[in-house]
Amino acid sequence: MAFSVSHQHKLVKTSASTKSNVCSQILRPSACHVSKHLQVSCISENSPLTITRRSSVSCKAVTVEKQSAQAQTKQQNEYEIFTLTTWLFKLEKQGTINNELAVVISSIALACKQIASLVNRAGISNLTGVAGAQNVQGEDQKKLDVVSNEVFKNCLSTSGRTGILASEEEDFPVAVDIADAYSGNYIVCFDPLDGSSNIDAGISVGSIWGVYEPSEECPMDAHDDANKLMEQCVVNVCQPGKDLAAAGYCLYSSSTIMVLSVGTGVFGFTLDPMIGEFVLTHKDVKIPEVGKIYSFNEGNNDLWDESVQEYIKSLKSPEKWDGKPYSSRYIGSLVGDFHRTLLYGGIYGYPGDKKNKNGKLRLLYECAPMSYLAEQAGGLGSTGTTRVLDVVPEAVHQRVPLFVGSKKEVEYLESFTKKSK
Ligand SMILES: O=P(O)(O)OC[C@H]1O[C@](O)(COP(=O)(O)O)[C@@H](O)[C@@H]1O
Repeated sequence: MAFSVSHQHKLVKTSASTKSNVCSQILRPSACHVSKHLQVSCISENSPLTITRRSSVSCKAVTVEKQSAQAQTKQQNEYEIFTLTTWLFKLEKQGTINNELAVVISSIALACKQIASLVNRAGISNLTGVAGAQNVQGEDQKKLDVVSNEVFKNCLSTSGRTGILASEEEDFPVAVDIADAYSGNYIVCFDPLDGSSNIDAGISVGSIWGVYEPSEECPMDAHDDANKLMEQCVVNVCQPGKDLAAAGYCLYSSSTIMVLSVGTGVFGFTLDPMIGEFVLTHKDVKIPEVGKIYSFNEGNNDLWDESVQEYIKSLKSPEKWDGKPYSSRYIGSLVGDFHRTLLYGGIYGYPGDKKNKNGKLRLLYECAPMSYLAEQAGGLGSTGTTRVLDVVPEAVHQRVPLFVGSKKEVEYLESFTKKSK
């Protein structure tokens, strides 16, 4: 017996060949064997057609209503996007973070969006070249170093959730007007524009940041005199990386990607220029345990400690690696080199050397945030002898050697550097 559905929703007898058509129109393709045991009922012209199972036939009964609901949800899903804001809200609802931290991270995202457009248009808006001043590290500040620093400070201080800001471009930590801060008092350490030596060549650069809770040992007291206040700021800023409440970076490259962690794994959000929102693109990133890519500025090789030279030499010996030595990749921008290492595996290193025993990179706003992310992704961050996150800073702009990346690669490096100590 065969069926067809007419506009009047009543069943009429038809030829065998249309049997399957009828089924597929009404029922899902996978349930395409229909038997005479189906019951078709419809209450009125406007009510949906319902086909119910008369007995144990293989096809699942579905209501047209359900279908349209499914279609609706599918359409909704298609347009539903998971943004950084949605992610923060979800974490807040779960109690993983509090509203204050969510607001601080949102204000950092706002700063990064602004810097992304400034970097993109640097050549057009005469923002390439030097600013004509040096920062506390004795580096010639790029115009975009100065502008990015202002952007970060503005976004963070106007968030109403920060108490102290420590920047690569500021000699001393900046106390946000704590008297009027009505909640939060988070401490943010940041490198507003890392790898800025690459700016004028249009090569990838980034911003790096770490957020700390206020130190219980040294509460900030707005009534103290300026010197006392500065002391309190420095003490509050100089916290070990293991106490980070959140850390991240934003890569300004072929796309703008914000990668961060609040202690529940590493997530990446790509800026969609069409809607100006960071959209979730990298969920719970895990750094590969091994990776045959090393990222060192080998130009300094002869200045390095012998143990590091031995280590680099071992990576290049084909015999040691079944005829396939490690590949060398070095952009000269920590954010770019770290981002590749996070996704592909391998190791990034900036060792100390005969000139600078502790290398070039700053603990608070470069090494600690990157090591925090590496550990959250299953990797490691080492000074060669110590876990970076255990190092207690003695000064705001303190430098430490950095070796960060895949767990097995950093352990292999340490097998050389720990031996020589
Ligand atoms: O040119 P070098 O000595 O290899 O140093 C490059 C490293 O220095 C940095 O540019 C330091 O950062 P800044 O640009 O913030 O000073 C890193 O991004 C990069 O990995």
